[in-house]
Amino acid sequence: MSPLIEIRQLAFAWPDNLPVLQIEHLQLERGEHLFIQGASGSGKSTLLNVLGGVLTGFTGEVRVNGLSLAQLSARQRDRLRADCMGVLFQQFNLLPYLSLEANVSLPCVFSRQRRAAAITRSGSVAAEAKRLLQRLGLSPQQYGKRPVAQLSIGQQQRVAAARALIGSPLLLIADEPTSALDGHSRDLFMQLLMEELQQADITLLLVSHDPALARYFSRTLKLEGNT
Ligand SMILES: Nc1ncnc2c1ncn2[C@@H]1O[C@H](COP(=O)(O)OP(=O)(O)OP(=O)(O)O)[C@@H](O)[C@H]1O
Repeated sequence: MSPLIEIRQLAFAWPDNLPVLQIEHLQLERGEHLFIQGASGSGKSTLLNVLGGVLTGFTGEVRVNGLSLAQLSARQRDRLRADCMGVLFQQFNLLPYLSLEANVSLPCVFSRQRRAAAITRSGSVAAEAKRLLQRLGLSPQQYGKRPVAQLSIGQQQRVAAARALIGSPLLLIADEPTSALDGHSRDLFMQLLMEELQQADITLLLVSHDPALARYFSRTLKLEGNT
């Protein structure tokens, strides 16, 4: 089986600039968790955007689940992202006019593969959305009728995490997912996230400035940028 992520001689530069990202070799197997650190501007978000298939124009080889990103069309990259990747960002991007459950279920609207995985796990997409919300500490009975805008930041973050995890994507890409949480909520959130990732064998790439998160990871990548 090919590694989930394989990078060789990767370099990315914005036009007329020095490379902001250079990685000679990086390999991650299915289920591995990588903590990505580095000063502001060192290329952390750039790396996530390259791996997410959002940013093209790099040199070198980047493979996700055996597929070479440079050889995929924009449409194929969109499909790979919808089927195989959950994303969790600092801004949660929840849709305020949808219920919690509908927000969590969204990836299953765009991916047949994730819809099938959710149904296999819980019998229906709605049941899997409820299971994940409950797992992350949100009871649909308690919060189900409340518009997402009325949830606390920590609660919104957990809805966003449930949405990223539904349909067991192969890869979770997380950019500063705990920056809005206090220390206690951060630790609770990380423990729940890690348990769910382990159960579904999901690979994690997580960027954060918070060194306290390092203890949840066995591997760390430190980016240096072009300094
Ligand atoms: N659209 C763009 N055009 C030109 N340069 C850019 C663009 N986006 C980012 N950069 C530059 O690329 C470099 C890397 O940016 P990136 O966002 O990857 O850093 P980062 O490590 O994620 O930073 P932070 O921790 O502050 O979020 C920075 O020097 C940034 O100014």
